[in-house]
Amino acid sequence: MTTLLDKIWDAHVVHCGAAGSSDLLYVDFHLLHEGSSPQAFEGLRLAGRTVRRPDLTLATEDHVVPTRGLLGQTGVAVTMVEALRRNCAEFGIPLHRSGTDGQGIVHVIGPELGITQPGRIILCGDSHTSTHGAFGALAFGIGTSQVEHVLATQTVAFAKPRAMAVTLHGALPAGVSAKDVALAVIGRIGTGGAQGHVIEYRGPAVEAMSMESRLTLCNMSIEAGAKAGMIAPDDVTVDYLRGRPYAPTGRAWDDAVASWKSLRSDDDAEFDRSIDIDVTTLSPFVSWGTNPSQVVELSAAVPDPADTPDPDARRAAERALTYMDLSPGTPMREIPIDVVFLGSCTNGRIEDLRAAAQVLEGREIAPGVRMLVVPGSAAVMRAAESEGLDEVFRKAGAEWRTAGCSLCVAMNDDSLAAGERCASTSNRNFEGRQGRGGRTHLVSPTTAAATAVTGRLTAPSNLGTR
Ligand SMILES: CC(C)[C@H](C(=O)O)[C@@H](O)C(=O)O
Ligand code: SF4
Repeated sequence: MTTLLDKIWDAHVVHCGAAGSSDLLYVDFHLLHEGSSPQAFEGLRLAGRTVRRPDLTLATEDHVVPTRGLLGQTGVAVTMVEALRRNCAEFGIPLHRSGTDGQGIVHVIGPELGITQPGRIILCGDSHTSTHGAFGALAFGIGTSQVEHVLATQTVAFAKPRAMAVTLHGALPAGVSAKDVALAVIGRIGTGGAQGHVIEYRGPAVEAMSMESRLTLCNMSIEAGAKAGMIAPDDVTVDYLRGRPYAPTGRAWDDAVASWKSLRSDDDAEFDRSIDIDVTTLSPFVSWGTNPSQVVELSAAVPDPADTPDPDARRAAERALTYMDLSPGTPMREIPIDVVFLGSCTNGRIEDLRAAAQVLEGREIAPGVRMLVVPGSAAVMRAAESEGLDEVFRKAGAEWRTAGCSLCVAMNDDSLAAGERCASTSNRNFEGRQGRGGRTHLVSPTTAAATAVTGRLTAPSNLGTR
């Protein structure tokens, strides 16, 4: 009768609040980055508190770090990174510094290190913490005052969200990825479609996905307004975790696997909301507007706001088209692109790089197009280099960078110039997200690669022979 959400929730309640109010939950792991933690540490210091469980806390440098060369000597980025370094040293928190082996985007290194495990509650002062739910963890983003609370107590006060099932039926057609599915789901339910809910993705298409694709899917849950996304653990999850640095070993591993296997919604579990999607008919998706629900299939044209019955949605669409400098009826495939970004916590893992490299192998990117390839972590970078993917990207004319959030968010050296148009594998296409006046089209890694080749929004199936 219970959902996966119920099971994880119930196992973590330290103090049960009154109906409708918050419960106090135990937190299994707390991740930090330089972008959202400085005030929290300041709060601790002012109150004379320490960090309750530094051993269940880990920090990394990702948002502001340069992806070309080392951190400079001055500037906002240096101030932020130095603050994190001081805070971690003072409070005894392990830190994965930029330029070291374990560094990377917080949502990429958590899984890689084996910190992200089924059944855990994992928090981070970052909205895309939903990513970690791919392992059957309950993982959500928290605000700065909650970061301080977790640091001090290893607990969080939170009102239980409702449960929503998104069931993906059928098998994904060739050339359609988890990113396309995520965009299709958000396009269907809207940016507020899952508000107040935790989405559980289930069904044959989810079971067939690799761990990396599941991470992409859960990553985007927040863009549909969900608190978190999750997927019940199975053999794919267990195989991924085996042997990772933070994964249990020996007897403890066997016990963990046995308990993970019980972590699934009961067959008769009741969800507050359910939607079903048949993925067999999906094709690559791309965003045309300034929020992640403003998407169409790449084979379609820019929609006409006049066709939108709801007046608010119509005005939003008109405004988006003005910002994006697009006219209704223009085929998406005719839209020219200046920049291509392959990376981020959505699509900066090795599987994403492999898929894009396969498209680029033996091809060159179009003259005038700038393509940045930014691995999600130092480990992804090393893996890609050992497979020769960096060479494929360089040969095609792309820039091969070091790990970080990079062009996903204009908080570092990488940004779009005003008016530049970018095909981006990241998760947000808000106004100014990639730089003031910059225009973002959200796409999958293979669409990004094919777009770099033609200089227009393109799926690999539209490319000629090499
Ligand atoms: C800077 C950070 C707090 C922010 C987030 O919460 O998600 C960022 O990662 C983002 O993707 O917009
Ligand atoms: S890669 Fe982008 S979405 Fe992910 S944590 Fe960094 S800024 Fe946020």
